[in-house]
Amino acid sequence: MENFILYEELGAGHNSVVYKGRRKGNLNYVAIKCTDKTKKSEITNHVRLTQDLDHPNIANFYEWYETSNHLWLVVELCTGQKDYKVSNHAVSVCYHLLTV
Ligand SMILES: Nc1ncnc2c1ncn2[C@@H]1O[C@H](COP(=O)(O)OP(=O)(O)OP(=O)(O)O)[C@@H](O)[C@H]1O
Repeated sequence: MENFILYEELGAGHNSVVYKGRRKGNLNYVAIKCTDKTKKSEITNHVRLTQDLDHPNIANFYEWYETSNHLWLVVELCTGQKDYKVSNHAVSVCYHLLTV
């Protein structure tokens, strides 16, 4: 994660905090989701679902990192609350369909 600069917090979920961020040397902003490592299986499922998806309503997955206590997921920054909600809902629906 030393290659990234973290800016303000964008929001927090049940097990995570999401920051606006940027890779050093790159002008594009991303969203960086920091989750406790105990949630590794949920995060792994999220990555499996989204890493090959290319859909206008789903935030693109870029990469992920592991530090001693946390997992860091780098994804497309959604510019409005509405965009994020649509994206997150779409992933939840996919997850539900694949796990029933
Ligand atoms: N890609 C993104 N772009 C912009 N804002 C985001 C992005 N991802 C998350 N956020 C912001 O961070 C907040 C928390 O996101 P998170 O995905 O952790 O929420 P959650 O799905 O409700 O929580 P959890 O997955 O822990 O149950 C969101 O409500 C949103 O405001």
